[in-house]
Amino acid sequence: MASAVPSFPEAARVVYDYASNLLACHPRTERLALDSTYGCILAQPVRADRDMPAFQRSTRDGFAVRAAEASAHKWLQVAGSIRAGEPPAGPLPTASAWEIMTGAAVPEGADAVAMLEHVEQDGKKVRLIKGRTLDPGENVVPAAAEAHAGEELIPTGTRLGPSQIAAAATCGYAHLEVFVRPRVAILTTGDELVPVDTTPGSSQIRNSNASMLAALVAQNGGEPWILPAAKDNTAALGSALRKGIEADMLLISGGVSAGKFDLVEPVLASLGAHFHFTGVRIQPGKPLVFGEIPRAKSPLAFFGLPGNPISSAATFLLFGSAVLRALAGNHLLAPLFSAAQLSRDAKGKPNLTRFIPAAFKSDPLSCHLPEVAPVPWQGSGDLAAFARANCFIFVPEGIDRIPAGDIARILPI
Ligand SMILES: Nc1nc2c(c(=O)[nH]1)N[C@H]1C(S)=C(S)[C@@H](COP(=O)(O)OP(=O)(O)OC[C@H]3O[C@@H](n4cnc5c(N)ncnc54)[C@H](O)[C@@H]3O)O[C@H]1N2
Ligand code: MOO
Repeated sequence: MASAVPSFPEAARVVYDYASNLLACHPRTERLALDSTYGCILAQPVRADRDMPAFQRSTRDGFAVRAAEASAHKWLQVAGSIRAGEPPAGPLPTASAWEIMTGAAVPEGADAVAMLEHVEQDGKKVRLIKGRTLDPGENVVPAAAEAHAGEELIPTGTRLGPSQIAAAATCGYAHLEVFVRPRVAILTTGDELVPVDTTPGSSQIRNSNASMLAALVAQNGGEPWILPAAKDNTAALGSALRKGIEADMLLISGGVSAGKFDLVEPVLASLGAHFHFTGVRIQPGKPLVFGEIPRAKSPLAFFGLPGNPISSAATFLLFGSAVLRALAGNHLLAPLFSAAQLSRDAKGKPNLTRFIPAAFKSDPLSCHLPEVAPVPWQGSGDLAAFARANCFIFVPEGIDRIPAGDIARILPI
């Protein structure tokens, strides 16, 4: 690795290329009941089991007609009635209409559906009201217009959200083959750390990174494996790291900056680690370390995340999450940035790309972009500020300030 500290885009390229290569090594799969697959990554394509729709479907309650006849505003005889779920009716006689419900099969011979609200009725006759005309195809979805039988609807490697689960359900997939979640070891380091359920001494702190990173791992499709926190000495770190080597990925928090107890890098090096980079020109998160440890099976990717909680979260979201998603079989590797309008200035820093903790909110009654403002903070250890944040504002290197009113890119947390 060259000694120059890479910029954000340079480091991101290294990580995303690494992650893309990992996608080729297929993780293990398991078969799950459809209703247990939310958030899982598909390990098989989902295909339409029949034409979608399988029949010409009405999208409105009303009357199936011939558009040309209806548009002439003649009275049409109601020839029958069809509800959703009933077998296709028809054919539609000339100068006739067929009462139809939303989701029912349009009778053969009809080419449009007049909405109930757009017709006048006189006993068994209906007529399109004045000023209304109908085009062929209106309010009708032709058979197979959505997909043909056998067509791939969802590719392997897609994260299953509500819309994908609905599509799988409609195609009859009661079970799905999904990738087994990768196990991510989380090793926090620091003599000052005590467990969450204990009272810290006057200069101690509770270990918040373990819980935070576990949540981030779960959010990104991994199974967190929290190791006991390690003390800042070579022996303790070495034995903790040797435990973590069994995992599919390793996150270490703390001990990566310049202090004399920042021993993570030398201990990793003693295990034969190869470092892709040992710092990135970002703030927070500059001391981030990324590398791999050789193993008999496949190398173990690791991130040495800076101990400050906001730095740990930012670097995991920006870099670690891409490697985790690749290990999980998820084809969407890079984090999904969004956009929002700044309600306050966002300040840059010389020679660094900044990710400023911020809160974005949107007014459901407005059609404007969400508004975003940095949260006031005392630096990357300020968990009180972080609790008020739900995103990071992205200020690229070389930009001194993004003024209030401008659109900024944000990374939701
Ligand atoms: N002389 C320099 N000092 C520092 C530099 C530098 O370049 N030169 N970089 C600073 C930056 S930026 C960061 S970020 C931190 C990163 O430090 P480490 O990764 O070595 O982390 P620690 O020193 O162990 O801890 C930093 C900070 O975070 C707290 N911490 C650590 N682990 C946890 C945890 N599990 N839960 C909650 N909080 C944790 C720790 O108590 C420290 O306050 O270094 C700067 N210094
Ligand atoms: O840049 Mo460090 O990651 O702020 O505290």
